[in-house]
Amino acid sequence: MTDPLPWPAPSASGPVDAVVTVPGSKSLTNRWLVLAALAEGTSTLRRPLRSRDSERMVDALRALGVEVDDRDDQAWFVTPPVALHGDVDVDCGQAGTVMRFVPPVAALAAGPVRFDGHPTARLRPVGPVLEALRGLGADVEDGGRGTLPYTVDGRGGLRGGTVEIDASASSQFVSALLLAGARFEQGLLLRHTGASLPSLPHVEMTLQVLEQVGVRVHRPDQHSWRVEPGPVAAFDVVVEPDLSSAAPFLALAAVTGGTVTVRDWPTTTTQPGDGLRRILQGMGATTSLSPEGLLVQGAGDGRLTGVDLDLSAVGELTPVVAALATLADGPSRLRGIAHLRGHETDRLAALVTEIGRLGGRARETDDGLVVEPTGLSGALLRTYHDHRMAMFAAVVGAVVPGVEIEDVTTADKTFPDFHLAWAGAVATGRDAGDDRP
Ligand SMILES: O=C(O)C1=C[C@@H](OP(=O)(O)O)[C@@H](O)[C@H](O)C1
Ligand SMILES: C=C(OP(=O)(O)O)C(=O)O
Repeated sequence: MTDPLPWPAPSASGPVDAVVTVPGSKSLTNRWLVLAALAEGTSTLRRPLRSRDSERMVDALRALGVEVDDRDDQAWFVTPPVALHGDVDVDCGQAGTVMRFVPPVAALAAGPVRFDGHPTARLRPVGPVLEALRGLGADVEDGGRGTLPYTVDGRGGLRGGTVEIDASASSQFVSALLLAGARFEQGLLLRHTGASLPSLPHVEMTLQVLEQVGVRVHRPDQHSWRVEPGPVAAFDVVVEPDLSSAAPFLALAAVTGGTVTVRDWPTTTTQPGDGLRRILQGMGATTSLSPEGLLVQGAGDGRLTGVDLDLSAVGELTPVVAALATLADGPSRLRGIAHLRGHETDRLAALVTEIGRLGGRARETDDGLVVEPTGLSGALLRTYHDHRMAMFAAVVGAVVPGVEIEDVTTADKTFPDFHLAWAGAVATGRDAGDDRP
């Protein structure tokens, strides 16, 4: 198969004025799917995300015997089997949430569950989850690698109990065990022993969804969680829009000095994407939340101030924040994100390389990036099979003429047809009579 042609990033010749609807949250959709598979009875997910990551999760659960009726985009109905099936294969694709959240579920199935995924996914860390499952009584074979491929040899149930884990490489290790913990015979007492725990809002998200399905979780201290054994109640939920998928659109308002409204912004949420409001304000934009959604108004001429930010809680936003930093008129330091080296690609290395391709100045630090302002010019930007690198390139390309994006449809991991929605939003920033693509 030949590579698709690079996509000329649409450029805005003036301030945009767009109203955007973004798809459902990846993190919430995949958490709800896992909980529905463990629940008693049929659950309903309204406005779920249908994208590569959630399709991989649906396929994984179907392989385990879960019935997922996803014919209606507005409502999916999920019914667990009497007993989860083993002797099946699971393709994780590139989804961290599948490669980490499904093994604890597989430990409850009867028979081997074999996991593999995209070549890039084979580089991502999962070892601490697999080791923890062994400590809780599961039989797991990973050739000692701590990465895909691996097999969880389910015995129809798991003892559970107490286990320690170093989750400094990914908060998903903690979420994975907490999500299934109530279904372990003894429940779970989990303690994180690592020096840091990234993406804390995603752990809060896990605790919140568990509370909504009647699972009781206590926190003996900041880094310990006790999940009581018990049933998971079936549920009917509306999935929030994905606020991290909204990030490039809000950034578009900031870089063009225009306005963008993202519809249905939740008034309270555990999604880290909500943190972009504070970040954009720090860079000079204004934001306001109304019943219509979140509105971002960029400063005149799209001027952006450089920033010094600890992004450890909101690491997922880094590529979009790095795009803003690249376009800012002062230096920026992005800290607390060493774990991004284990995301879809090594995002710190990828961002430094791609900013360099634009003629920009960026360097890696131990735990992040330093970006300094300089003149930028168009270039063909690579995306490394990473949806958020495509979003980085799109934001820069909106104001730097001549940017082309390799494999822009890689954004489909979490945002189907991102490039079409993007082109529509950027087009609102064109002068009348401007016929550039
Ligand atoms: O639990 C989740 O849904 C996620 C947790 C975070 O993972 P890390 O803690 O590995 O960064 C985040 O970056 C990822 O996009 C989604
Ligand atoms: C790190 C990410 O994804 P995953 O859920 O695959 O870890 C991400 O979406 O930025």
